Amino acid sequence: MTILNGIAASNGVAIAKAYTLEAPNLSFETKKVDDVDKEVKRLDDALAVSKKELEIIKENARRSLGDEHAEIFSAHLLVLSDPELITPMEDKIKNENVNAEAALDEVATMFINMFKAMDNEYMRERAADIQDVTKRVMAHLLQVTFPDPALIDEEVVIIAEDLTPSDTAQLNKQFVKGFTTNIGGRTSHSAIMARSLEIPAVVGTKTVTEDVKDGDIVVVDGMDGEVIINPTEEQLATYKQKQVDFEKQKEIWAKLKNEPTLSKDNTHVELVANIGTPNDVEGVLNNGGEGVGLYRTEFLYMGNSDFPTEDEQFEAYKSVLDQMGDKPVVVRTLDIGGDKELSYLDLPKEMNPFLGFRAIRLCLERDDIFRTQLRALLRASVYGNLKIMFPMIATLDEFRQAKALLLEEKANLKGEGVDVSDDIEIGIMVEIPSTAVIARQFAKEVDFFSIGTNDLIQYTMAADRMNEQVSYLYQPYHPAILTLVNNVIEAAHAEGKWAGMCGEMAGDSIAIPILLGFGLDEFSMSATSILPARTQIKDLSREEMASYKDEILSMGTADEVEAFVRSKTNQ
Ligand SMILES: C=C(OP(=O)(O)O)C(=O)O
Ligand SMILES: [Mg+2]
Repeated sequence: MTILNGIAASNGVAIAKAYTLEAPNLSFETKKVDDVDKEVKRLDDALAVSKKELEIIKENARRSLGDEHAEIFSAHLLVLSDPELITPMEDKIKNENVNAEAALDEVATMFINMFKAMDNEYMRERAADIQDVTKRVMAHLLQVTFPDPALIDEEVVIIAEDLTPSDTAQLNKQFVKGFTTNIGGRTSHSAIMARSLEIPAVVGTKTVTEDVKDGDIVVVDGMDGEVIINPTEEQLATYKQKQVDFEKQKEIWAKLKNEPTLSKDNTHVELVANIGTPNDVEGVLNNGGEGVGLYRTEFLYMGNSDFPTEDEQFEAYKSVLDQMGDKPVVVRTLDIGGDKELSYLDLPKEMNPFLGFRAIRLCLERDDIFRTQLRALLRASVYGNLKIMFPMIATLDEFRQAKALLLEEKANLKGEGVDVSDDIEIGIMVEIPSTAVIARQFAKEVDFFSIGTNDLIQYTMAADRMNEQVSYLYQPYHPAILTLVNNVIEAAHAEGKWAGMCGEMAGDSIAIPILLGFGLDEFSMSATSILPARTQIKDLSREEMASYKDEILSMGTADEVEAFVRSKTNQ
């Protein structure tokens, strides 16, 4: 038995067999073969098995994530049936007497290099597709396991160095009971996705991939951030009980599902959810969300092999608005960059991607991409209560430019006779310290603020949100963070605007009383945090919390703040 400590990333307890997600060793030797027909058959068999697998994966992705996420696998399937690619491989075996591995590798590499060199985005994507598919076929030829989270068909806990957001998107909740990784933090996007999938997760264990072997029994305690490898009978019983207790707790929370969020002294605050795809809306409604406070639209781009078209985006936005009825839906425009990459957008490697060419910076430069999204949003606006916000705004100028493009596209659509709502609020994410500092100036021009603490904390504390070695600096209750947050809320209210928060801090049980006292209007969090937060707020007095504001803001450390809040709220 071994116990590892990591960062608690998603609530719940998972107990299952380990499934290690590792890149397989695909090295091979080029060999001469005598029986070329047998070798061609070996290649064809590997292609056929790969095809079968991809069809299953595509169907799983379609069922759990929707059509747009499944499309990438259609592109992969096309590669496997393309005679222009397969025939030269077969010819190579027949004419040069080489083994299937060598023929596959040489022909695929030639096409990949050729497509990559083309000044055409579509062809460069084909290169990425061929690369992906070749690995799968090669693994079959070499008879090594190709880890496929989407193909798992027994209950497992996934063990990985890290999970990309698109790996996470492929996980099938029915079988993947939890996951644990070496790296990552509570606000890395794999952790955020784990919470929307409601899968227990512990990230940042540093060594779990070294400590666990396939088939070990692993307990993932997503509440306390512990991973227990091959637990004793006694420990197993303890964690099974913890699972049962957690389910009971959820039943108690569920009683507030259809209640408004009212503090003890009857102040209403809005508890809304963060989502990544239209499929997440079900979880929002099941967890009593009063709206969507952050729709991260980049997942629509990430699950695709090409930019989603205006119509595809329109369908996704309309679907969310339709499902939410008249409840507010805040959609954030494309926030790509940082740990969110697009395989088909060839951007230069950067030294500091989190400080680089991302989000609104990229959208203002590539206004073709941006305008397509804005048009799709505007067309969808008549189907519900849409609000639009721009990510990573650092200057007033960026906001003005983004808003001007939005208004331009609105006028264009109206000119084309398309219906567009006239009541769309336009706001910004406050996640860059410069914007938090001059929130007063911004408040005169925006309709609302949504404070993105995941980034605001990393930029204020100069501590990478993904790096567990500096996670001790990632301090939501640091007086510097609280001062910025308070500044933003006061600035909004001085201009009669509302202020929300969509960073993970909004669902944190120590932060909630502080934010309630500061006067935050809207709390946007993982859907599963909504009912615990509503339960907590019911027992808090807004007036009492407000009376502690000055004292909290004058404290010197996050620890002092935490101890103070705990003492006042019995935590
Ligand atoms: C909500 C935020 O955005 P994201 O986590 O997508 O960067 C944030 O930065 O707080
Ligand atoms: Mg952010």
